[in-house]
Amino acid sequence: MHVKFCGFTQLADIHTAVALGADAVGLVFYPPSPRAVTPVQAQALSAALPAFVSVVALVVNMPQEELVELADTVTFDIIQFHGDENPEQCQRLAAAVNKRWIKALRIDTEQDTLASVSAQIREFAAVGASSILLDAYHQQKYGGTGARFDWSLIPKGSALPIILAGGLDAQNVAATRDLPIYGVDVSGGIEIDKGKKDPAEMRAFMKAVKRDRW
Ligand SMILES: O=C(O)c1ccccc1N[C@@H]1O[C@H](COP(=O)(O)O)[C@@H](O)[C@H]1O
Repeated sequence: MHVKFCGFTQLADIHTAVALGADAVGLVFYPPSPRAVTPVQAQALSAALPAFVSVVALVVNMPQEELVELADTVTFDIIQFHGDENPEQCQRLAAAVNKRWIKALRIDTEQDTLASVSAQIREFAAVGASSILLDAYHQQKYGGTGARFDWSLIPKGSALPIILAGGLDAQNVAATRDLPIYGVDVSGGIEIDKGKKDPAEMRAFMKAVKRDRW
């Protein structure tokens, strides 16, 4: 089980995530988010990371010129497209900066079906996504909502490795044990305040994942 902690703004929290064995840390480049960082802040956080911990740049409908500028300023490993980007846009944007990428699909429990989720995953697999992230749909927000979707909509035999996000925390992550997923992603569930992580919650989350999945 792979673990990504997302929405960092502070160096001390990055150090804690590394010490706890997080596989990836996410930085949010979406100004309306309370967890957004500037490229200069992000580079200070990224530079503090050792080898084997990936930096994920979370973007929402970011224009290509801005993404190219971001990649010139900040050292990151992978892009997480968390907006309305379609498969061709993701492919073009990622190619412009020569990065691997994840697409976040926001699952609407009322509207989506196993077939519709699988079909979307196949479309992103066909244009080179490295993984798919499944988060809960919200009418007003792109992510970081703390909401869960119906996990029975996670397909088995997916065309891409699945990272589960949306409303996870140390108390409920054990319930993901039998799901067909490759990793978990958490932001709000390990926070004291937006963008300020809680070391005790990060530790409890990792402990729960390791206890149940290793
Ligand atoms: O964190 C944000 O503010 C955010 C803003 C816009 C798009 C995505 C965002 N966060 C990502 O949403 C999922 C779920 O977060 P949570 O655990 O439910 O708080 C996760 O990938 C966040 O990084």
